[in-house]
Amino acid sequence: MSEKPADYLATNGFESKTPFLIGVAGGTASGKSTVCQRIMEKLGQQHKEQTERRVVCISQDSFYRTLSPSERLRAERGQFNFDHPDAFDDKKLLAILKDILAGKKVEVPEYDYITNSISPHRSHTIYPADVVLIEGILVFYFPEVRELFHMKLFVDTDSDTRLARRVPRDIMERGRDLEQVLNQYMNFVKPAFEEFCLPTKKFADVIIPRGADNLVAIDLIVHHIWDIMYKKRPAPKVANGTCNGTHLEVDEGNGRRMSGSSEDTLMAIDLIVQHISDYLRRSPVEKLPPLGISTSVPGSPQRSGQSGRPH
Ligand SMILES: Nc1ncnc2c1ncn2[C@@H]1O[C@H](COP(=O)(O)OP(=O)(O)O)[C@@H](O)[C@H]1O
Ligand SMILES: O=c1ccn([C@@H]2O[C@H](COP(=O)(O)O)[C@@H](O)[C@H]2O)c(=O)[nH]1
Repeated sequence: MSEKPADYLATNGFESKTPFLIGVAGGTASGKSTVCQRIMEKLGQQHKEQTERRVVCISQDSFYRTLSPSERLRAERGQFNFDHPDAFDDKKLLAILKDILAGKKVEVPEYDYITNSISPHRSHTIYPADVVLIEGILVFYFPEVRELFHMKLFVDTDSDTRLARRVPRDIMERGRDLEQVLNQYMNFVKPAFEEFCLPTKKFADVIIPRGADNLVAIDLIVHHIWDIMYKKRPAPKVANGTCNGTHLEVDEGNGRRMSGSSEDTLMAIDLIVQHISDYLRRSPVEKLPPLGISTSVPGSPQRSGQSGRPH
């Protein structure tokens, strides 16, 4: 494994030398990590060495703050609110994101859900990359953090589905028992979702119903990232409102719905236009069926093999 060359940022495709930062919010077990995994897979990044990755993913859970001894006791009894903004060290998250945007290599701690704390000896080195995904329940809650994102996605999965996923996950992967999971859900997770997470949906540029099942949405996003990585498009500006005010709700079943408008860059419209023009640019032989829908295009041959673009 070799370190990236010192001039990496000068050659990684950005005139601005700034990684494209994507925030991925949504309720617990909505599929945020799974959506990020799918994006990484489709871009062929999942099995690359950390030093070679052009797209990386970070979890907001790595930025839970250190608990006091009494809070730690409450956490062990399932009586600590990990879904409240106060549970996070947002200043640390902000500082790390600023370092990432400045092209620095950063260390991101690993969170241990069994001990309810940051692992003292385990962290991940995040090397400069073209695209950085940050996923977490409250990534859009803190204004200074929110303003750093070039693109904001909200994974919108209904609460029954989320609870049905959270229960087995917390029991099998996070060392909880059923009673503890349900108590924590009713006392903290559900009310905090409604008070702090759900209201941040309005900040999203793209809302993804049903998470990773929504192949159209994932493909739209992957194509956008692909263009950023390979067409050397400079990252759009943030913190000036260019990405705000436009919402796209991508729904495979019912077509695409949009609401809101912006005088500036229309992130959602840009995604769709880009996808359509990509589609139209291909020769008839290369033309693929519409994203995520595996039917043939009338009058053109069946899809055969890879076109070199992500599918
Ligand atoms: N589309 C899906 N269909 C079935 N199970 C899913 C789907 N998306 C996620 N899961 C499962 O639900 C659980 C929570 O998903 P995850 O992506 O970790 O959610 P989050 O990151 O939002 O907490 C995991 O066990 C995951 O395997
Ligand atoms: O020590 C902890 C830390 C967090 N949680 C719960 O995790 C979720 C956030 O993670 P997701 O992967 O987005 O579900 C949050 O709802 C916390 O309740 C925990 O139980 N214990």
